[in-house]
Amino acid sequence: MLTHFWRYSHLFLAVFSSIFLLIASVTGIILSTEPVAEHLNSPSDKLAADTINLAQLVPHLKEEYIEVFSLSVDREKAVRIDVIGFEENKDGEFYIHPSTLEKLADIPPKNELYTWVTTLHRSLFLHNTGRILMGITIFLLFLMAASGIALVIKRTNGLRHIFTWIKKQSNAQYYHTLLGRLTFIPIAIMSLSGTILFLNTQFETSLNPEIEYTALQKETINPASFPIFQETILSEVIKLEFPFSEDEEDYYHLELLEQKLKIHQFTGEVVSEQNTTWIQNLTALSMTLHTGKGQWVWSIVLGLISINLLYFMYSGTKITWKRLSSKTRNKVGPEVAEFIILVGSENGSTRKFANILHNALLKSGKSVFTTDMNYYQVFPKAKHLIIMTSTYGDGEAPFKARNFLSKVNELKQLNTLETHVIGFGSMIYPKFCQFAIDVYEMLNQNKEFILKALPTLIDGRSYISFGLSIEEWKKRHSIDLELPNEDQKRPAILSTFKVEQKQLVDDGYVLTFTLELSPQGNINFQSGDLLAVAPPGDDLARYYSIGKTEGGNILLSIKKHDLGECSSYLLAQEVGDDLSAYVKENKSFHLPKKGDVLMIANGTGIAPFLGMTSMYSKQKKTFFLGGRNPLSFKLYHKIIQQNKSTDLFNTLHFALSKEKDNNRYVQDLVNENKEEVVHLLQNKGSIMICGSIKMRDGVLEELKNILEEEKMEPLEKFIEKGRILMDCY
Ligand SMILES: Cc1cc2nc3c(=O)[nH]c(=O)nc-3n(C[C@H](O)[C@H](O)[C@H](O)COP(=O)(O)O)c2cc1C
Repeated sequence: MLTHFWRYSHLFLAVFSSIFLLIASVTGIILSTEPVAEHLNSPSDKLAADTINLAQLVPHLKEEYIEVFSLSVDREKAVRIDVIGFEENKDGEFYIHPSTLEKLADIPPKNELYTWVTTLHRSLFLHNTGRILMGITIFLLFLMAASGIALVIKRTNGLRHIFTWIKKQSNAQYYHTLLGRLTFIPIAIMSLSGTILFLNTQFETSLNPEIEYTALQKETINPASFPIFQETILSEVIKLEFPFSEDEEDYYHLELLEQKLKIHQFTGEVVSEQNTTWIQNLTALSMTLHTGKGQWVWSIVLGLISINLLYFMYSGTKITWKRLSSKTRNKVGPEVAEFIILVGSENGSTRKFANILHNALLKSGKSVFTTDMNYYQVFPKAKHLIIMTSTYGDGEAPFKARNFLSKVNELKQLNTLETHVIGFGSMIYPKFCQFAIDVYEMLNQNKEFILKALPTLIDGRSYISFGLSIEEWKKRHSIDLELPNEDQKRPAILSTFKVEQKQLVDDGYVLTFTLELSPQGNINFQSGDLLAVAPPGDDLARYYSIGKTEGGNILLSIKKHDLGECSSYLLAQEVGDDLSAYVKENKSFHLPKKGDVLMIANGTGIAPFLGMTSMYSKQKKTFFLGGRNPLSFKLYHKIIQQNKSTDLFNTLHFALSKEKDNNRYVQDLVNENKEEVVHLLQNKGSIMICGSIKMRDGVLEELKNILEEEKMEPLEKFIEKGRILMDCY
């Protein structure tokens, strides 16, 4: 509920203030350059401001000029005077060196652009109405920052974890959160100081009373001996106005940072004093914090924050669009639908998968109803229930699925439901797809639900895994259904590949075969990319990891599945045949350019590695290969031997799982070569894993134990940093 509150407050505030915030940000960027320009234009020789006092300067000035009207020290600590001089070029207002009184520079005229932009920034040229609008906007910016940070705290499970790493789901989501955390404090300072400045324009601030002192001294003394002048160093002064005439009633008016004083021009006595109020001090501080005037480094920070605000507007719009565009349009209600899809999604990606299934079921004429898991209810006509849910926090339910388990206990369905659970999560979290597992376990104990298969757990939103899970589900229940190609929005352009070589081997357990395909045309790819193939008449593409041969061909290694339409289709290809398919870049499984690499594969997972062996020849590559028996490697024998003799496989280890005397799995190789693995990970090396999910889980378990034993960074960190790369199926 709380997450909901913060999310919608954040969104509402953003929408409400968007136009004004856009103007404020763009003008803010321009205005942030003003203090920098002032700093650059200000005379550089102004160091004496901190060491010289008024007693040293005032008599000196009086001697040097015919008439002195005022002396002021600007935010850059440069000293200006307004005088009538003996020479023409020493007349009027200009900068001086405080110790030599030498003229340093003329005062540049005020830049019209800055004046114009300042008015737009402050009041939109609408006087007080504009000031109120911009004032509200800046306060809303503070509320947005606060609600945004509350959302992050909620999602990271508390303030203590606020800086924990967040997984990159999409660029917009990732950078919105990352920059939000980094810039919260400067945004809060900028927005609160802006709000204070606005309030100051709306309410008259009363001044502290002026305290008058009775003059005691009658004797005339030289300004050089005035105690107040001796005590006041230049950098504390804002302005000193000189007496206009020799009339005793004409005083020096001295404006300091926190005081205004009137000083008797002959005796040097302070005749009245007015202290600034705390409101005035706060306003002055807010002025510096909001404008960066006199603090050019801070003004650069303010400029960057304003640029950042533009990015927040862009990324926030993108996130909201993604969330809204993934809403499902139901054609029938829950009371009549035969298929029910229940979704547990926080950021919309799981819902997208649910929509794909929803639309595919609709297309094949089924009555389907999709809703959030929290809206679980009695579905009187339902026969099939599919639950698709992500996991959040530390293995918990996404917000819109939190009430599901309790509702299942409260409600009783009229029919038993054939149920399948699909979990979406990320392997970098210790509790991978935990909520989907919890749902599965609970429903499995409830007689209202029939669960014929274990839940499918999908890592990194893999469409391939989703497609395979739905394939199996539809076969189990004989449902007629076609999922669209993954790239529905951007239809893939199919390329032609000629079959150059084909080899097959049956190791007594499975039939495996390799195909070498030559691209007919200019196609860019590298080992680790994927070749998408769909059998004729089938929209669902299956992906195969590519090995790139030295001759630039594609090497595929495929296991023949008993009911696999695509593997049967590929097996039917003969040398000389043309095959239509397309290459999909798979950056997350490209060979790292730096550091040594340990490649771990079982079965057909060897294909991409065979292509990688000849890349970056200075890199040490170690290879752990798992198969059932020696026949499992027969297909690759030639390539392995070739590479072995040229030293490309620096080290090659085999594990045979069906050997009578010495049966081992690849994960056993990891354990046996523990020292090498540790050395690799400690020395910027990477591990690449390709093959079955079961093998991957075994290897990861082994690696996790080793890292714990060695007190190294946790496994998740290595995966997060891209030092452990996986392509498993
Ligand atoms: C803060 C946070 C916590 C997460 N915790 C887990 C977790 O414990 N287990 C898991 O498998 N995935 C976890 N994930 C990954 C999400 O479940 C995964 O990215 C999923 O695809 C998001 O789906 P959605 O966009 O539908 O919400 C977490 C993601 C985030 C941002």
